[in-house]
Amino acid sequence: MLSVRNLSYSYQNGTMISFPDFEISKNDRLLITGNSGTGKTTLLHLLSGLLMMQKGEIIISGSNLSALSQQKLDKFRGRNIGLVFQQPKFISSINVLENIKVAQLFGFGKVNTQDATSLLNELGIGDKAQKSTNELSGGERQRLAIARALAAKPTLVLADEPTSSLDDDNAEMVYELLHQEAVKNGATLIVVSHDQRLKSKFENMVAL
Ligand SMILES: Nc1ncnc2c1ncn2[C@@H]1O[C@H](COP(=O)(O)OP(=O)(O)OP(=O)(O)O)[C@@H](O)[C@H]1O
Repeated sequence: MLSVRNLSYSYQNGTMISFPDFEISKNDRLLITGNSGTGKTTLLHLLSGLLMMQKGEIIISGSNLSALSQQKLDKFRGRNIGLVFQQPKFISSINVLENIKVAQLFGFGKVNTQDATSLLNELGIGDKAQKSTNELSGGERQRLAIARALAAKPTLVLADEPTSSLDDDNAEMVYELLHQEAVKNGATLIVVSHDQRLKSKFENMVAL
């Protein structure tokens, strides 16, 4: 479903990072670990097309990312990839439910209120649907980030440090939700994290 070969990336200041080769099959889960500064976030941005790759090969569901223009990459990401960030940013001028609808619109060009509501319910924040995103706790924001990442039914979910800022109980719950929802939606899951608590949860690991 995803394979990475001979990948490296150079920032303009000359910092160059080389990544190990790896692959992941459909519906599998992979943890990418590494100390601070080893390139975890850079790799995630390359996999999601937020950074244009310069060298090597990234193939996702048969598409070679290096062959796509920035515009095509944006479209590809919207259709295929759900992103969960450590400190997710939402549109605070619209409510929780509308944030999910915006993600649906970006992903597949239309809104489905029933699906959006079900997703919030599954993630245990259905009662927050009409609230402003500013009124959510840290754990609730992470759950909304997962709901938003899944809103357009992506084939690949990429999560950047989704649990690092959470206490043990919330970290466990957020991870379980991420896993459960990925399985339920038939999505492949890649988590990038230095959070030691996650290591025992994954069979497949890549160390940077
Ligand atoms: N915009 C940038 N310009 C130049 N160098 C950068 C830039 N972003 C990151 N780097 C460098 O690239 C390397 C990898 O950074 P990256 O953020 O990918 O690491 P990380 O493993 O995610 O770190 P952390 O766990 O601390 O978030 C580091 O040496 C960093 O200083």
